[in-house]
Amino acid sequence: MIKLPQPKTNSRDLFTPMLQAIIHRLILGAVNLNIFDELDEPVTADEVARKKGFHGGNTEALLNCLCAAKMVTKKNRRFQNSPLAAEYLRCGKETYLGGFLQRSHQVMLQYLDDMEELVKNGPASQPNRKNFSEGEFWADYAEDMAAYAASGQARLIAEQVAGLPEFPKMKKMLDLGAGPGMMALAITQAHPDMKAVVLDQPEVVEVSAKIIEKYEMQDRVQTLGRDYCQEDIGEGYDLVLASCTLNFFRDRMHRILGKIYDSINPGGVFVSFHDGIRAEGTEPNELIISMSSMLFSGETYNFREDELASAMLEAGFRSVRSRNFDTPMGELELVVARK
Ligand SMILES: C[S@@+](CC[C@H](N)C(=O)[O-])C[C@H]1O[C@@H](n2cnc3c(N)ncnc32)[C@H](O)[C@@H]1O
Repeated sequence: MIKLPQPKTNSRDLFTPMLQAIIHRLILGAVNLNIFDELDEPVTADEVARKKGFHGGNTEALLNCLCAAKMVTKKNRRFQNSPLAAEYLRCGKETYLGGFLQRSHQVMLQYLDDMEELVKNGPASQPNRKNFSEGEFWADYAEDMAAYAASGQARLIAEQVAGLPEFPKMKKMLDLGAGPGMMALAITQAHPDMKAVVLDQPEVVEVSAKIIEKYEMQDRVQTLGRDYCQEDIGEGYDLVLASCTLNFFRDRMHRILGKIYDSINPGGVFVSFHDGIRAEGTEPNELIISMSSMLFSGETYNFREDELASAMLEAGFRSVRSRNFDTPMGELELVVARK
């Protein structure tokens, strides 16, 4: 008799990721079909299919799968959004993440179909690089970034900033590469009278201005349409915040940090939140996995551990502290530099 093998590890760990990939695809399909917009109240699959002009049997199949994935509930043949779907997948909600998921899918999975070729042969000699300085690209993205920030990120960042000992005495802040400006909004809302400048490219701040108006914060938050690599960024700030933006300009950090340093009042603070790769390129897990497609393409826009902190010290900041910080999409590095 030859004994059957006795595995020491659990093969379930190979199948769970496959199921997660399928769940992601089901959610994305339902977002693309605007299914969650039909499920505010309990409805049958037939009612959804009739209203949308879809195939009845397959609409029910999708809804059953979404129920198994805990995105919807089912009772007496009627389906309804789960609390998670009602909060984040219902179009029109401030926290609607459908658009953000669609874009993230596009960016994060874009080169994975060619992965084997890319590993064998390396990136294309002339990669089809996105120019991350393109104002139009970011302006188009701004509403989706605002929804992601509104779904938790802005509050998390504001809590970190409000915890700084200097916070109560701050009067004026700059949100550099602010996108929709949600971080500046959350931070000024956490302070009784701080004023904020939301700086981004001219096309982007057109969107930010509308968002600032929506939250009725025009008296304390103003926009500045500038290219921070080329143009003046203002002065007299007690706080400069850069969230997920400086990583696109690793090749010219010295100049940009010099400009930021000059714009800050003595005793002021510069805070950066960004992706920071560590552990020899293997951590943080979520970042490395979500960026894998970009890594194969040869496009990397991530700081290495302590890269920015060292550059800040070189730029003249007197003390620099960095730590890791958890967000819904994984860990970010938070660096606080004092002038
Ligand atoms: C990933 S988004 C981050 C937005 C926002 N800070 C956040 O955390 O949600 C990067 C932002 O940097 C802005 N940006 C990139 N290059 C810029 C430049 N040279 N001048 C001004 N803004 C720039 C982009 O327009 C975009 O809005």
